[in-house]
Amino acid sequence: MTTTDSTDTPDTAGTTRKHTALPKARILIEALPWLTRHHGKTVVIKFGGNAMVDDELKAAFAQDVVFLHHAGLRPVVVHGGGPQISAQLDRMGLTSEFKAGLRVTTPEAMDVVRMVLAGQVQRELVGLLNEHGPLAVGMTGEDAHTMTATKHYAEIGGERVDIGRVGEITAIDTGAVQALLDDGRIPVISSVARSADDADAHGVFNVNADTAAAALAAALGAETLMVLTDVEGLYEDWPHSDEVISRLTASELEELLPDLASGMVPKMQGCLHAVRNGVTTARVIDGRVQHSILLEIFTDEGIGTMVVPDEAVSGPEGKQ
Ligand SMILES: Nc1ncnc2c1ncn2[C@@H]1O[C@H](COP(=O)(O)OP(=O)(O)O)[C@@H](O)[C@H]1O
Ligand SMILES: CC(=O)N[C@@H](CCC(=O)OP(=O)(O)O)C(=O)O
Repeated sequence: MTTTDSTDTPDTAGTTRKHTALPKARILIEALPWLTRHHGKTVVIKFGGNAMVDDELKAAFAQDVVFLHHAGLRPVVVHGGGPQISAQLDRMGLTSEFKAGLRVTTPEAMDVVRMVLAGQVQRELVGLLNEHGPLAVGMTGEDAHTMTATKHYAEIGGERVDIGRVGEITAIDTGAVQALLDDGRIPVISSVARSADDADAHGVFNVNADTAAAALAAALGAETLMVLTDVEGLYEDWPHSDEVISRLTASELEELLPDLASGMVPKMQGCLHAVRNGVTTARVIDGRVQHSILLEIFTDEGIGTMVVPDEAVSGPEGKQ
């Protein structure tokens, strides 16, 4: 007999199937307590411009966010796009200057920031998410007064420095985001805020995307703030060592903050703000690792750096 139907070779086929199926089943079972724990909870995911490395990663990001949605969580995406803004400014013959980690934003640069974030990066992410169904809705912080800001001055060497149209968030109205979540949608938000000043009624501000995501996570009462970037997490002695700090309390982070540099400053300040204002955990994870969001949320180990409130208690298997 030449047929290879498995009913003819029950032992061999059965054993092989058992061997390949068991690890997969274990992964699903490992996810069970985490699925239970996170069900119905809001998670704000910040996708940094430096983590948007290639099309495959961006597609995997979209799959992860849609997975969270179908697993019963309420994901909200806040995206960056620093490198994409710098590239566009460069193409237009304009320079990019950063002070204290923030872009010096002239009125001309502000137009480019808004165009790239809302018209390019956000559109691409919305498109990728909507390949999985009519889920994602893009908006900026200007929409429905979601984010209101006043002018932010950088503190450099004890001096107050004017860095143009950079905003400091003064108010968040979560109404539109909550309505979208209640309607089963995934909000995708660009970090541009409206001006609080009546005399500047049509004015907009450029807000660092880490800061915007943290402020929104706190205002939404999110369970988790997850910041995807281009490093494994917070390195203990950057740039001399790549030892990642896996867990920090808010007080421990507060002590570390004055020693931090560049892009990590708004990220870790944001994490601290989030956990001090009701968010259960803030995590910085490596966005260059495919499916890092799923690994962080649904497996026992977790990856990256996790910041917890001082009074935090551990979750299943010690992870939060
Ligand atoms: N202690 C630290 N640990 C890890 N990265 C650090 C640290 N201090 C500064 N950095 C820098 O911060 C960068 C991440 O911030 P940023 O470039 O703003 O990324 P994103 O676009 O994801 O917001 C890292 O690539 C690294 O160069
Ligand atoms: C004020 C300020 O610096 N705004 C940022 C906004 C984008 C951002 O934060 O993008 P990443 O998350 O990719 O860094 C900027 O203009 O680059």
